[in-house]
Amino acid sequence: MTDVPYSSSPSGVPGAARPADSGAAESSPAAPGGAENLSAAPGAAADNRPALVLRGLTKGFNGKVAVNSIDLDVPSGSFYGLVGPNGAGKTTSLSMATGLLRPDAGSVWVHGINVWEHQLQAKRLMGILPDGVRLFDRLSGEQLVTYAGLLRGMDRETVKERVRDLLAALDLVKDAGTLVVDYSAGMTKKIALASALIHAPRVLVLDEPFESVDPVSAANIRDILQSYVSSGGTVIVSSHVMDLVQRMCDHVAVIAGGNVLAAGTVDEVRSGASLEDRFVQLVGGRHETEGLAWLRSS
Ligand SMILES: Nc1ncnc2c1ncn2[C@@H]1O[C@H](COP(=O)(O)OP(=O)(O)OP(=O)(O)O)[C@@H](O)[C@H]1O
Repeated sequence: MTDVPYSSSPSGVPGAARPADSGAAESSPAAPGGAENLSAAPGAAADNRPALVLRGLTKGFNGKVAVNSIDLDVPSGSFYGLVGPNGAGKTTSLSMATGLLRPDAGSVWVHGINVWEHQLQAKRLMGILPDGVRLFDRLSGEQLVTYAGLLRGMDRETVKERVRDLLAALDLVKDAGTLVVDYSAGMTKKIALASALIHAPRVLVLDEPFESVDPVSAANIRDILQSYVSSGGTVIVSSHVMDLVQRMCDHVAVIAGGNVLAAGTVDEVRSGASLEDRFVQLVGGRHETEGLAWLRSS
């Protein structure tokens, strides 16, 4: 149940200009059946389309429901946080929303394009940092990001320039020639992020982008994402760090047990409390620790 009334109006959200070279799919005619599909998308008014719309998204594993018919509207130009306890269904939801995991039921639209009916067009609009997906780790960091750009159909010269810029922005220049298999967890996260950014997508979906990343790199990544959002891009991040989400995001959804418990602007959801306190209140699960008396040294 969503306990904060949520409007898909992007009020208070940074402007509508978009990152430089993205959006080809939206300006070109939709794939066969696409026009019909676009007009059917919830909130699909031409200039006011949410960046991402989930309706009735459902997934079960081995007879157990992981995501229970969730609805979500991510306004265009928003910095949207997705928070929830371990096993809440965040990764499963984001995987379905980005075309990586087929839903049992429900639909997803990215800027009005049905992700599962028009995968190529939809994926052109998205940059994805998935959780735990294997990279081509026998490539060097530089080769991996270059490959991601070429795979997106970009010309070699642009790819070269952007790879250089991204490696510098993410402090990976000196490790550019190192094989990804030899990267640390944080370096792997950063090179995967660079691969997600290279084609300047309209929507970035990042599963735990700050996990294992050192504080300086995390601050650099935050700057990159903030400036991306202020130029009109949309970022969706999942995170367990409430303080970070409260400072960085303008919208947030709390999910637990595969359900959306609250969604809206960060101020609406936290309703005067800190996001962390509100999260604990919504999700519950705090325990007394008497049972671990043996762990105390005295
Ligand atoms: N491939 C899978 N096979 C079986 N069960 C799965 C699979 N993927 C996820 N699940 C189950 O679905 C539920 C939701 O998992 P999910 O990874 O989406 O949670 P999460 O919110 O991302 O958790 P965390 O914060 O720990 O990363 C969990 O109960 C998990 O055990």
